[in-house]
Amino acid sequence: MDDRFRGIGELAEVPSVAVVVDVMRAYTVAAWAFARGAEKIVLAESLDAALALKARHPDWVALKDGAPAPGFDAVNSPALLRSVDLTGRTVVQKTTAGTVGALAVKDASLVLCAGFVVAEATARALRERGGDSVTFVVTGEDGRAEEDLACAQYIARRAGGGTPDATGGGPDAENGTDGTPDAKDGTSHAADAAGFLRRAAASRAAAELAQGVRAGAHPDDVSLCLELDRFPFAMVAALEGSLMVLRPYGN
Ligand SMILES: O=C(O)[C@H](CS(=O)(=O)O)OP(=O)(O)O
Ligand SMILES: [Mg+2]
Repeated sequence: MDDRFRGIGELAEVPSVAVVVDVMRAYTVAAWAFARGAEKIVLAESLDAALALKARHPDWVALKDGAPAPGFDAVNSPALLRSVDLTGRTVVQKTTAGTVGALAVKDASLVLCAGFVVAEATARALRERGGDSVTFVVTGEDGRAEEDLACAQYIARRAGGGTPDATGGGPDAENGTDGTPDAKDGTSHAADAAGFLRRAAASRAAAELAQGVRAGAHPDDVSLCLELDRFPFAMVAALEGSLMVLRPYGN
């Protein structure tokens, strides 16, 4: 598999298959929303677009990152969402990076949205449907967010991908690997993931969330974002009319 690792601004063309990675916290939050019963998640283009959708669908749950704001029902915190009953609800999500990344590749033939909590399910979906070339969209920090890059490299490795290309997806020094997949050697998922999770735990996003400098967060957010394979499903985003809609896949 030819794996590419790109920031949102580095996407030169619409990829055929894209995995949009946002560990902290958009796609950890999305996975928790599905775990709490949400039917679907509409990925909003802007905060105003999210509010306009909420106005048309008052029973939809409007969610944003950063501090709470008028008109929004929730914030982009997995810890705060884990106690909310979302059975049958539609969530409208707008965040700084993750939702922007999915919308940037909305015309791809397959868009998976991922974090560590759905890593193996995402790798399985790639093995089933991925094709020869996969573009991993590293949504944070212009493609340099370590938590997102580590997660993308891990998923690529579990999907049996080849050596990451030179653009940001370099060899994983933590694990001393050249990116050559060894998923087939029976390595346990936890052992295989240890170095990648350590990189994410040491990331700037993890530090800022732990220090409480980011509004709309909870002390448990970082640990929840690092729960490898917490959920058995992947998440596929696709256009439904004019809306980019995320749904669980394959559980
Ligand atoms: O909600 C998040 O964690 C971030 C925004 S910030 O880093 O907290 O300001 O957005 P995301 O799009 O989930 O990376
Ligand atoms: Mg992020």
